[in-house]
Amino acid sequence: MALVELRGVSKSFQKGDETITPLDDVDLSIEQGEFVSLMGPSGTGKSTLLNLVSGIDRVDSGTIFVDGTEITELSRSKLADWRAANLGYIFQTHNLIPVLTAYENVELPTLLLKLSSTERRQRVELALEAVGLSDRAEHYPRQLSGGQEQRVGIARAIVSHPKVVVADEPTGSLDTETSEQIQVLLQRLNKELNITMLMVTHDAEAAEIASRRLLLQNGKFVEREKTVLVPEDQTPASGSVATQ
Ligand SMILES: Nc1ncnc2c1ncn2[C@@H]1O[C@H](COP(=O)(O)OP(=O)(O)OP(=O)(O)O)[C@@H](O)[C@H]1O
Repeated sequence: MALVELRGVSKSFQKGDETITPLDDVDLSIEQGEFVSLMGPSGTGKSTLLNLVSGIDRVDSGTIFVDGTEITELSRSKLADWRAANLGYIFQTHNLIPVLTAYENVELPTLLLKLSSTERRQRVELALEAVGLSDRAEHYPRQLSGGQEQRVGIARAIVSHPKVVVADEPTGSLDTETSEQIQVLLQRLNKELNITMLMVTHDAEAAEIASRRLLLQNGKFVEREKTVLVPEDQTPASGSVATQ
């Protein structure tokens, strides 16, 4: 079984008299160590998918397994425990707590785990080191740049050593240069720490860093080929991109 498996998952919402079904009987498998990016028009159900995989929301029908655990079977309280130990979430805006330092923000999810104070400290230090912010541990969010804040958000997502990290538009509110730095960081965490990632993005360039690219279209997942820019002197008259 893959690390993340969705089988026949459907999810609808009621909006007045209208029923919206962003996900209609979808299947998806993500292997351990994969970095999957997901694009798709607005309102197609990308965030809904992340919320279901992370157990924040419930499926209407179908099953979701993460590392062999059928999370769609878990009670609300078991799901909260499972999430704390197995799932990291990176938000578009980092959602850091302003009155806590970078260290304390990263430490927060570990307070839900049974760890000794030494283990907890080691995990927080390692997570901050992994995102290159050891020297900013005692800074408050307002003392950090946007990119540094997002790095703290990423450290917080990986500090519990989750089975899978989901990211909802992690570069969505950053300038181009900072966005590129965050893309490089996510790619490095995936390759070097073997963290399995599922990232939703509207940014075609960010989507390219993934090892597998999906498009959510009309309620179904479509695999996308890698798009590579062709140097101008090799560009055929008909276009500037090619697939491999
Ligand atoms: N809690 C909710 N109650 C009612 N409708 C909802 C709820 N959550 C999502 N929806 C609807 O479900 C559809 C899919 O929403 P979702 O946020 O998953 O789309 P998305 O692909 O992530 O969009 P975007 O790219 O704009 O973030 C939308 O029509 C949205 O309005």
